[in-house]
Amino acid sequence: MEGLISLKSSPRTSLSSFPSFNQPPNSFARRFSMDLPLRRSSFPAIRAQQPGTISPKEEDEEDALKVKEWEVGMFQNEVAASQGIRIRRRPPTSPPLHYVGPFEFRLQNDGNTPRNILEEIVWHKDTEVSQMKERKPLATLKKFIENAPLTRDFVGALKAAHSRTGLPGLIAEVKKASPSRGILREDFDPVEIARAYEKGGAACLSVLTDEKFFKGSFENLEAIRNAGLQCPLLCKEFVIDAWQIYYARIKGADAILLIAAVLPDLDIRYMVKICKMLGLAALVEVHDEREMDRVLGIDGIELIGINNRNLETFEVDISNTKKLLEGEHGQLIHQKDIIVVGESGLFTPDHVGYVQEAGVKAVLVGESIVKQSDPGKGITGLFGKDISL
Ligand SMILES: O=C(O)c1ccccc1NCC(=O)[C@H](O)[C@H](O)COP(=O)(O)O
Repeated sequence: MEGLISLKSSPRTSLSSFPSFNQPPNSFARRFSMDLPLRRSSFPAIRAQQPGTISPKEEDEEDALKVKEWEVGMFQNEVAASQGIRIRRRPPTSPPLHYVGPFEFRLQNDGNTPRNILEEIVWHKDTEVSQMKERKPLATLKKFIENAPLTRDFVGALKAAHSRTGLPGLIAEVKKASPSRGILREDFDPVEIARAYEKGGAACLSVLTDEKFFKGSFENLEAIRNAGLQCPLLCKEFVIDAWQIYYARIKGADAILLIAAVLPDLDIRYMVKICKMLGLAALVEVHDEREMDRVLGIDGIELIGINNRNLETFEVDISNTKKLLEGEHGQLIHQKDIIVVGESGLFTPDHVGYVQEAGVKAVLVGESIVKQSDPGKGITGLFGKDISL
């Protein structure tokens, strides 16, 4: 439990740190939870051979905490990997100086640089969120939430739009830039774009809040929320910590994105519950069959997004939506009355028709509409008809 204490002050103070301890022990967990004290005391020779590295008591304890923290981080990544999650969380530090764990393990986790863009985003988020949490601790956010206005029914708005038009309900994305496409729109006025989307028939809006990679912001979300629009708002973030859900709620979100490629099952379970508690809808995003399996095994999910974009490689293939809705997955989704959102790479009425045929009742679209001089007219172009009527 010593590790948990040290985690409280680390960038990793997220829900995800805690559930990991509740996972059934695997070989790694057993190895590390049982033999750490043994390992540290069983190599006195190594420690004694390095003059100047033998610390006084406090230094030794601090060192032990660092070792433990690093191991917990690695354990967390191992739990995630056992669920097929390739995205690693940022190691709190590189292996501590006196680390005497298995050489091959150290070697395997040596990489202190992210392996792909999604990992890079997640590692950056770790740092960003830990700084934001210091400025606004959870207890402060909870006080604000007591007085926050009620949320609006995100899922209800999508269902209503679908029944009204017979077409997938549109979540229109307020997106200035992306890692794959760069700047999408130079003259970017988030509130004007949001207004044009609502006028053009969008059921809901998605607002990117990540600054570094998407040039979005929570100020944009707040400004759109305060502009008097009706559309419920999705906070499009890379959530790695429950703190972000509370923050999004305060900034005006009605729904939030949870990405299965980043979050282990237990985190998704907890986070979905937190969303319910706060009156938010959770859009749980998957990209492959394994993620779909995992998410369908979690109770209480009302909304699943199938991303046609591989967030590690940027490859976009809209047949991914069809593939993931075939067979048992499709049946289970139907039984559970889950609304599926087709996400990314949708540019034409044919694309929308294709994913609708595959079974989606909603679509999430950014690039193709945000780039139009009138994004509202962009919606008409996307659907091949005016859906505002
Ligand atoms: O869009 C990206 O380049 C991207 C890169 C890394 C992680 C996420 C990314 N995009 C998030 C999305 O999935 C899209 O913003 C959303 O589905 C809309 O896609 P599109 O209509 O293709 O703009």
